[in-house]
Amino acid sequence: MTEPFGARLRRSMDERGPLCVGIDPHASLLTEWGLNDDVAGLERFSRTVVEAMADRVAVLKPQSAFFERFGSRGIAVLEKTVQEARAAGALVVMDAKRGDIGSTMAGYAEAFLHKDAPLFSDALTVSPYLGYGSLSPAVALARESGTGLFVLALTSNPEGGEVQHAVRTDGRNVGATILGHLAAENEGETPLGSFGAVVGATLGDLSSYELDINGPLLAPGVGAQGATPADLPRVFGAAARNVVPNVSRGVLRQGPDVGALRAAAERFAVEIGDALAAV
Ligand SMILES: O=C(O)c1cc(=O)[nH]c(=O)n1[C@@H]1O[C@H](COP(=O)(O)O)[C@@H](O)[C@H]1O
Repeated sequence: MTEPFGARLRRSMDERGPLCVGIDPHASLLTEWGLNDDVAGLERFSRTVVEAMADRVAVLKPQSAFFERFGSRGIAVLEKTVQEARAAGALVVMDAKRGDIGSTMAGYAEAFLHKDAPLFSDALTVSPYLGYGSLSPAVALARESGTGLFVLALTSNPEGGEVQHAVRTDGRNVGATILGHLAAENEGETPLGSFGAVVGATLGDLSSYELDINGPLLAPGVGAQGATPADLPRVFGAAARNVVPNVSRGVLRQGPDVGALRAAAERFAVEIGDALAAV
């Protein structure tokens, strides 16, 4: 049986540090790198990030939208990117933020989490806003295939609060409810459950939330969105030991030179390590 995602992630974080670098081929970044905004540019960009990062960071997170933009040829590049990154030792979190009614969610889960799928990834970002229970086919397949999910709980963007901070009739807000579902999913798992939450590093003090879900916390927002590694202990408290901070543009803007990309990731990794040492 495949080792569960949570166990594989814990080991990789311990060996390589917790940094996740995003593969976000924005049109503007392709231009900054001197590439054309076309499939060849997309391929060169993604290859370069994989070459620079996959043998050293714990997690790479390709942002599907920037590949889908080019249709089937973009998806072909995404397939290769995922496969090459995994072959070089990184765990791949596919950032496709899928969410649908249960019967269709099963299809999305097959597309990314079935071991024979061309886009098979170690984990997938999903949206619980059709109801957490709508994700159950993805939870079931992830358990079977040793993969994981990152469920949007408290997102890094300022608009997220209108949904996620909404208070339910039981007095709990929506984001806290999602965290509660994930804690239940991960109960008893060692060393770490496979069902993570997305919690923005930009959100300030989250001490009113139960962030200890016995699963990973993907924390986007470091770098371009204004959060810094030094914010992590303040935002996450003791749960910071399970945080996987994501940096996309903050690293990618240093390309296309492989050495410069590595140096930028290393700077973030060192700052993150220093910030989390005290937790
Ligand atoms: O699920 C995500 O990864 C995600 C959730 C969230 O709340 N906020 C967020 O920024 N992200 C993603 O994380 C990446 C952040 O990129 P940068 O702002 O360039 O570092 C993008 O790919 C976003 O889509």
